[in-house]
Amino acid sequence: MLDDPTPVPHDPAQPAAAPYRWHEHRNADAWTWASAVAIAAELRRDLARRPRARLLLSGGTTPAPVYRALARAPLDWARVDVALVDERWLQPSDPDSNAWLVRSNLLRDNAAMSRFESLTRPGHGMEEAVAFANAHARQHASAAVLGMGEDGHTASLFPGMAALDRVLASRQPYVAIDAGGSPGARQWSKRISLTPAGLAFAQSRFLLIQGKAKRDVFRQAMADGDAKRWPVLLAMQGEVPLDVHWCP
Ligand SMILES: O=C(O)[C@H](O)[C@@H](O)[C@H](O)[C@H](O)COP(=O)(O)O
Repeated sequence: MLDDPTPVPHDPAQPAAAPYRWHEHRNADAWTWASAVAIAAELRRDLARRPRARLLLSGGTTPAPVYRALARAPLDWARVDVALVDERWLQPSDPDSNAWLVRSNLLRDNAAMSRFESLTRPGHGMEEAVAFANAHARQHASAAVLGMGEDGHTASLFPGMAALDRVLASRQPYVAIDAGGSPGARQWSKRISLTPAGLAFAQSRFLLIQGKAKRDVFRQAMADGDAKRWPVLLAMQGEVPLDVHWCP
């Protein structure tokens, strides 16, 4: 089950001293288990030296199998806080919310013992929700798990989004997002997202992507280098290299 991932970095497009490590897996099963093992290793490392570990998770359609595999990892989950990288402006009871995805796929098996912080809750308006998130966010996070859209967005940071400059310059870990007009946000234009400042609290970062189209987008982003056009590049700012797990 949770054996060694031994990921093989072999992306010919990767420059020396790259701000990311490319882990290529032969199929979705290998990708799932290797990603889960790598994330569990970060949690285990923190649990050995800190009273609690903290895990930040994304939504989307891609990461569910990884969350289900991770939920089976033999960790002291009672000492793990699970929070979200971003959330659509939906209540946790909505099946389209990222909270729902995390509850259904991670908060089960061994990980049922963890403590979950949702970004939205009944009776809280957007400002209150963001303030609440920021009150909890200024602390070390063991790992942040990110996804990427084919438009190059990550978290809820969309290319061409109205207030992108303000969001990128924010010193707050979380901000309210209005992504109206960004097709990648689909019908959920109101969101809450981690900012680059918030991501800086994460000691490790994982980007979980599948398929040739996303690999090409990632390469295009790296070649272009404009983080406003390709917000996924924001995951590579600072000292921490981004671990990219990819499979066809
Ligand atoms: O709530 C969200 O929409 C996300 O957290 C978002 O950043 C997601 O990770 C990407 O959109 C990739 O989504 P897919 O895995 O569905 O391609």
